Amino acid sequence: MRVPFIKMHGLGNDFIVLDARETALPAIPSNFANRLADRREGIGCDQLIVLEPSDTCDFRMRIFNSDGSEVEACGNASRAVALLHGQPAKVETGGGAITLEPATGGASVDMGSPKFEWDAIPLAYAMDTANMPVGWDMLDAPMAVNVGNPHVIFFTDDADAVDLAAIGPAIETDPLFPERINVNVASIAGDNHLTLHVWERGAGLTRACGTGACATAVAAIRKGIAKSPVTVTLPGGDLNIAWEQGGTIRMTGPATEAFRGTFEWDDYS
Ligand SMILES: N[C@@H](CCC[C@H](N)C(=O)O)C(=O)O
Repeated sequence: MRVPFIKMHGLGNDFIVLDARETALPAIPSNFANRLADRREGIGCDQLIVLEPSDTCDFRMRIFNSDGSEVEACGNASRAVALLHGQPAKVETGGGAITLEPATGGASVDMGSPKFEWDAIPLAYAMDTANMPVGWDMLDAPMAVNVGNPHVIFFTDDADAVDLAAIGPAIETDPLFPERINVNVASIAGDNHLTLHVWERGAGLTRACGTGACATAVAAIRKGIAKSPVTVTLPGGDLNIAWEQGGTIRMTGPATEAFRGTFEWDDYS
């Protein structure tokens, strides 16, 4: 069976999108996402996105990391899907309902409310998620925020100087994080402006992470080192994140369709 796909990206965080809203696909087999995501033997991507019908929202967005794991949220893919859909929509995700609003060259997305309770991150045991008494090498005293998916955030003097490829895997898989974790390293770039690098759970270093930008901006506002709206500069470019205490997070930024094609389902299942 030949299956159409759309290759998209948000600030260089790239996706294969399968649109099964009108024509159903077979169940997604295990290993399917990591085989498709392989940059030498597959199409290549950071995340596989599958759109399906929803009973509660306009449609459902499923997210698979390049290691094959199915996860709850993806900020950059939300903007890409908004561009693809072309009109406002409420979308069911594993992390809760989000609201898409396409804009010229990208989208604005209401990502829902952040969670700060230790067991909502989740962490393995109780602690203050605004000042965690833990550390790995030169990184310590992080914050943790769940924005649909779990994030730990380290503020450092120079985020560009941290070898996240070396330290990210150990933090991602530390037993403190029973569902693993996305690892964010940020520094202050100016007034309400952060520099951010992200080691993504299940995908490694990416050029941008939308939920990472949301979690880091929220953490910075909570810590009192930035005020909303916050500009977050990632290796792939800038996102604008707005959040007030008690409210939902609004993420605004670009999204791009790269190309379309088809692949043979059986070659990857
Ligand atoms: N790239 C995404 C996040 C994708 C999921 C993440 N790796 C996880 O496992 O939670 C984004 O733009 O938010």
